[in-house]
Amino acid sequence: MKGIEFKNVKKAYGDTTIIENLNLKIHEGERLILLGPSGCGKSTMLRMIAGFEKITDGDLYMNANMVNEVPSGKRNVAMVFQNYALYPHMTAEENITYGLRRNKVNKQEIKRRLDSVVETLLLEPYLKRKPKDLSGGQRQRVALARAVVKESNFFLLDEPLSNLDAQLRVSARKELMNIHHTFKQTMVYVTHDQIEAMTFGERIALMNKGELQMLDTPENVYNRPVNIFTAKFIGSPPTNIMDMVYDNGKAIIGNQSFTFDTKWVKHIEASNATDFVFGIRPEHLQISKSPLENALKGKVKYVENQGDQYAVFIDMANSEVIAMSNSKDWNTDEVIFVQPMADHIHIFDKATTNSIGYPGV
Ligand SMILES: Nc1ncnc2c1ncn2[C@@H]1O[C@H](COP(=O)(O)OP(=O)(O)OP(=O)(O)O)[C@@H](O)[C@H]1O
Repeated sequence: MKGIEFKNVKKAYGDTTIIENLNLKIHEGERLILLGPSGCGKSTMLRMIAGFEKITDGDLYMNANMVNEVPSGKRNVAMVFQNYALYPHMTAEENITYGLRRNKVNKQEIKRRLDSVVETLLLEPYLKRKPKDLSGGQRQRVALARAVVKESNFFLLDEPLSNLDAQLRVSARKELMNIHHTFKQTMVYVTHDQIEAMTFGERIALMNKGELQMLDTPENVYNRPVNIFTAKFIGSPPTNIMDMVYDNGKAIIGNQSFTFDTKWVKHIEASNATDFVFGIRPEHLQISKSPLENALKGKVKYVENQGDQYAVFIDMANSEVIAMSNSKDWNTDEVIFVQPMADHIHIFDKATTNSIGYPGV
């Protein structure tokens, strides 16, 4: 297969295994996000693709060639790191073209590639400046340009925008989209920022402790998380998770109950699980001071301003849950009604923590 494939890949440092057995196919030309908490092995995976780290076991394929023993320089990859490490004594232009000059690419070709990337990344005004005379965002664009001019099949980015402020990040993401649109490389992008993952990824590979949790589109990762880890990692504030007992069409949560519609009843009854966990995102809990149909009762703890909305922390059925609200008018200890939106619930098997799936899917 073209693209990148990890086949039963293991990575250990001495006695410490970081990745036990990874199977992952990255399509040719896609923008894949490697997402996961700190230390889960994202950078290690990128470094294995780049050829900076040897794999301990298994096989790594790039464009259908097994590359286990292929040195980094022969893998046709370009890489951008968090600390973009420009040469301080060279101008932006010299930094961008350094690799090409070193590889004795002819002058005309260097000019063609330089002109193209300068236009895409709007670098014209800065070409004669040294890094110290550039802003962080401009330096970061120079680092991107230096990677882009390699015109590699594989473009690897390790948290390339993490040093930028929120506004610059948005514009840099747009530039990266343009680059990808123009050059259509297989792009693997490491981040632990889920907003970046949702907005930039065509697919997300979510990792935890060296294990692939879910590989899917941002929409599916958000709407149909395959397990509790995924449900909680994606989305902010995280998905509310409550133990539940299934009893004759109802979820018994603490000493309260929620009635499932028929499609969920059939689905739950068809599953092999015996103990369940009920999940619902804060944005899918409707709250009200007056009674709502099929709602649970909860007591307001406090309200947190999140900018465009308020996060309301609620004690409910022996758990703390969070609901999003447009209003801040919720008083501590006030009893309110909390209604899960029926089309947005998630049910997990408590024993395996895996989703039991979704009715009709
Ligand atoms: N050379 C090394 N020797 C021993 N352990 C290492 C080495 N390099 C990385 N590790 C360990 O491997 C694990 C995965 O590291 P990695 O850098 O891939 O994580 P990450 O997901 O990129 O984390 P972060 O988001 O914090 O950068 C970590 O526990 C780290 O301490």
